[in-house]
Amino acid sequence: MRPFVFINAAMSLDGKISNDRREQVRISSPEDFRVVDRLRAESDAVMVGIGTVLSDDPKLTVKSEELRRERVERGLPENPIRVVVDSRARTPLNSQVLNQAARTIVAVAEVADEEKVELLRRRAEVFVAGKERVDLRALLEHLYSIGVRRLMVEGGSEINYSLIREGLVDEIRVFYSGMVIAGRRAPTLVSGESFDTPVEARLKSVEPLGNGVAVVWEMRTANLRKV
Ligand SMILES: NC(=O)C1=CN([C@@H]2O[C@H](COP(=O)(O)OP(=O)(O)OC[C@H]3O[C@@H](n4cnc5c(N)ncnc54)[C@H](O)[C@@H]3O)[C@@H](O)[C@H]2O)C=CC1
Ligand SMILES: Nc1nc(O)c(N)c(N[C@@H]2O[C@H](COP(=O)(O)O)[C@@H](O)[C@H]2O)n1
Repeated sequence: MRPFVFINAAMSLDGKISNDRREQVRISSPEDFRVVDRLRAESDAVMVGIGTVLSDDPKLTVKSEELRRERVERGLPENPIRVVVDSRARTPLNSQVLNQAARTIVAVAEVADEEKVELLRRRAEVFVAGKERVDLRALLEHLYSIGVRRLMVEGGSEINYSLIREGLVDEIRVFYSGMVIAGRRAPTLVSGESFDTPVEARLKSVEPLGNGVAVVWEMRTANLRKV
């Protein structure tokens, strides 16, 4: 079994989630950031790819004190578990995801350097799955086995691609922001190679929000929850 998996992302009106230097761009409106914070608070775990850690050095914590308090009142830790998909154990040891604010799992593949893995083990839990690349199905099964029922994926474009390709995404929530980023090499929501047949999604909701619009899509693979 695996958790309910949803991707959340903010995209410019020209379809970019970052610029061509892959820098962290503030695309969400303040209104959207508040929704994103609530979505984190309602999730058991938040997952990103190593590309996002290297570009953004995110904290992946709940920002609102009130939401953190509500989690504690429900018997949960203040922050959801942080999960980094990092085949070669490239997570820098001074990354903010390795701080003490939340439980962190770094998922690596068998190719990862053993010494670096040992250093990561001193700061986080390490889960090994897959030879060259992290086996995402195995990772999701592991997360389910430790109690994760709702997993929020916060990018980036490569991890989004792999999850969709494997049919492991139930919903995608995108905030389309009133801005143009441009850039031939700027990442879009999903990278990788084009699918032979496009993966279809069903429109679930549309909501104007600040300077943009939030859209929730239900993926056609949503009924394939068992792995
Ligand atoms: N606007 C938004 O909502 C968001 C934007 N971003 C942006 O996205 C960019 C980072 O995205 P990417 O470079 O695509 O990196 P990514 O965060 O998707 O990480 C990809 C890396 O994960 C590793 N990996 C391990 N196993 C894998 C597997 N099975 N499938 C795929 N990858 C696997 C690989 O090393 C791969 O290079 C940054 O510019 C960041 O700012 C990231 C998150 C949200
Ligand atoms: N929802 C959303 N809107 C944006 O404009 C963004 N740039 C992102 N980026 C994601 O949020 C992470 C940062 O988290 P912290 O504030 O450090 O907790 C970043 O790494 C992306 O995953 N998201």
